[in-house]
Amino acid sequence: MEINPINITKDSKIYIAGYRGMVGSAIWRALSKAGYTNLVGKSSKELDLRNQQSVKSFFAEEKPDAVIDAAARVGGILANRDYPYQFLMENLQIQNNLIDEAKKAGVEKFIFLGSSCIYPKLAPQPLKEEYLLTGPLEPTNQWYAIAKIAGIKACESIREQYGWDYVSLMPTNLYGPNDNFDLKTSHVLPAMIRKFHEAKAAGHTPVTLWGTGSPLREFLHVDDLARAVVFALENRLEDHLYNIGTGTDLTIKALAEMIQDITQHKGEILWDSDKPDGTPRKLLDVSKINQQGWQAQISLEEGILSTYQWFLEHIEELKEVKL
Ligand SMILES: NC(=O)C1=CN([C@@H]2O[C@H](COP(=O)(O)OP(=O)(O)OC[C@H]3O[C@@H](n4cnc5c(N)ncnc54)[C@H](OP(=O)(O)O)[C@@H]3O)[C@@H](O)[C@H]2O)C=CC1
Ligand SMILES: C[C@H]1O[C@H](OP(=O)(O)OP(=O)(O)OC[C@H]2O[C@@H](n3cnc4c(=O)[nH]c(N)nc43)[C@H](O)[C@@H]2O)[C@@H](O)[C@@H](O)C1=O
Repeated sequence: MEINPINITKDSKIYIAGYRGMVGSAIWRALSKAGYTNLVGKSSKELDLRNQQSVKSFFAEEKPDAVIDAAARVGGILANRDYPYQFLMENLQIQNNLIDEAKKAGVEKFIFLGSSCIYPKLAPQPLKEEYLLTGPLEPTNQWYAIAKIAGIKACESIREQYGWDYVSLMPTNLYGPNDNFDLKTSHVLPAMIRKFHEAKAAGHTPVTLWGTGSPLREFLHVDDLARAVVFALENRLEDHLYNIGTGTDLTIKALAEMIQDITQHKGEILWDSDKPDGTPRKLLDVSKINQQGWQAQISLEEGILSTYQWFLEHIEELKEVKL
């Protein structure tokens, strides 16, 4: 289907759903830096995206030229495992309201954010976009993954049927400023920064990490992802689905040693094998987006160093995700 050209200019009205989150705030920063002057954001208190009527009224009032969906119920492996209802239902409600009301309001440019967990648990590595729906999902985050897959298909249906530029970006594990450092609900990288930092401050006490340390994960700095979103906003990508990552991964154990070194913690690392490892590996094949013209730029070492610096500067006001 030929995709209609959408002319996005610097004064186009761009709605960033979830603009206060780690990803949404990075996208807001990147768009502001690129000279966009008409950005719209609403907190979840101002606009609960689970409420279809509120979302309908928002679109009737704001009439954005483009929507970037960075709003979701997000969390690490334990939060996903322990709150299946919230991770499935809230994410379905949020994205379905945004996608459906944007379509009804005639918004012809929509960027949906999924995640690398949409791919089958044991798919060949690195993961290509065409491996979607070719096998069973990882049990711990199947709820979130099913919601994300539904979002991908909703955007694809509008692209196919109406020729509108609805595109889905699948980022790998993200980290950076404004991340969630709450130890119960966070992802591994911010959890390690906080655990090693606090253990060092307590006299280099042992740090207990989850699982065996043997799974492999890929990590992309959120500012690199934000550049990919701006790229997708300003270009009409050929396809509806793109992996966004660095194309390299490391073991959780190697990540721990890297963060232990950066935080200068000198104590022991203990592994709690009662906690789940999750997917053994989910390395993304990023050749499709690379061919379109986007490439990750921030190295893991440099990204962790700057994120640790941000953590130290914001340690008092760290946000906690209440589920
Ligand atoms: N973090 C990661 O490793 C990865 C994240 N992603 C995706 O990126 C996107 C953002 O993730 P991230 O920034 O990490 O998450 P955060 O938790 O940092 O931000 C999520 C945002 O969603 C908003 N939100 C949640 N529920 C509602 C609601 N009911 N109504 C309105 N707004 C709501 C929150 O708004 P408020 O702050 O106002 O409450 C918050 O700003 C998600 O789609 C996620 O799936 C994809 C891959 C990896
Ligand atoms: C982005 C991605 O993120 C999630 O999937 P995940 O990558 O498995 O999540 P994670 O970052 O929490 O764990 C990665 C690995 O790290 C190990 N690990 C060690 N010690 C800690 C620790 O202290 N905290 C956490 N959270 N993990 C730890 C942990 O046991 C696991 O082996 C889902 O949201 C999924 O839906 C998704 O989209």
